[in-house]
Amino acid sequence: VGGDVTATPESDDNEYLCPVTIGGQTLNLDFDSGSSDLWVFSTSTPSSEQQSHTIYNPAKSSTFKELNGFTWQISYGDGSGASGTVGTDTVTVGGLTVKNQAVELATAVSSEFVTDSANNGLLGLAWSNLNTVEPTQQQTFFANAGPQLQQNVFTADLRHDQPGSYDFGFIDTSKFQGNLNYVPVDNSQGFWQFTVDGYAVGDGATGGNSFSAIADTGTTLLLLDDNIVSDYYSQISSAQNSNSAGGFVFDCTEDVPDLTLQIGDYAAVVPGSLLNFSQNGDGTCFGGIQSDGGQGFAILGDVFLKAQFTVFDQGNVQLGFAPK
Ligand SMILES: Cc1ccc(-c2noc([C@H]3C[C@@H](O)CN3)n2)cc1F
Repeated sequence: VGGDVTATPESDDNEYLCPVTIGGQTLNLDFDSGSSDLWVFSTSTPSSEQQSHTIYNPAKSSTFKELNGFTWQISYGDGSGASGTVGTDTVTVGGLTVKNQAVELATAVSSEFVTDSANNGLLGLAWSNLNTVEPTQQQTFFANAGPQLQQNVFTADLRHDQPGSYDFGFIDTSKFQGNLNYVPVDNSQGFWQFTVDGYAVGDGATGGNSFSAIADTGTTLLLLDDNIVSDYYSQISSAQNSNSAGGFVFDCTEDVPDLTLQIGDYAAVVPGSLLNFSQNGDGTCFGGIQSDGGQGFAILGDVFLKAQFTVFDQGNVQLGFAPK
């Protein structure tokens, strides 16, 4: 048994939304391999915050069950967050069904979610030890689905300005080139965390120290240590760190170099075309590489994942990468 679901990019590839059916009601959710709560806009969300969102109404689901007294509260890397109550329902993603899945109903959401009208909640795909439900932590959709999957994996094939896909339970070899390159994962912090052994800018030599990184489908950009960020942008003559733009920008006419991340024997190339992320409207462009804010590990978000077919292997606690 498996599932294949389309991942549709919002404008500027800011996030990728996938249809999820909960108790017979379909909402578009943001699949996030950097968190472990499945939460939705619902009839419990204040009407002033519901705005033009699609909401889940548990009263209309014959399979919804309240988990009385259970609560959740989550905050995301950008400072946004949400909180609420909990129940269970039947959840289907791309034909793969999990019964009695914890579904978290938002009773409060931060302004970033209120204004992001296409996003009706998140489906967490990190490890269940990151789930925020109290008093009893809940399992993710992927953890619950694991036993019924032919292969205990999900894969991400995210694309620039076009629909991609997530597959659950199988590896579609038509979606990548060559062989998969696997790296061990340290899931002790709940992330898909692994070691990057070095980096190269453009066609320069591979160097630098090894560093920890997480594969995070819910982060838009490629967030790296400040030293690597400075080294990269030293190769773009007009690059500057702009407070008003919120990060490194450069003239849109510039030739933007590739970045290669050495992961074991695998050289993961992120093409310059993906590293010229968006236009600021004044002739400058915003870089796809930005600072990780000094948090001690790199966040390989969608800018990286658009360049690699990625296997999130729950059974063997490893990640697999291949070029597309
Ligand atoms: C409005 C909004 C804000 C944040 C996020 C968001 N989703 O995943 C993540 C990253 C950061 C880390 O927290 C886990 N993965 N951030 C999504 C939103 F739609």
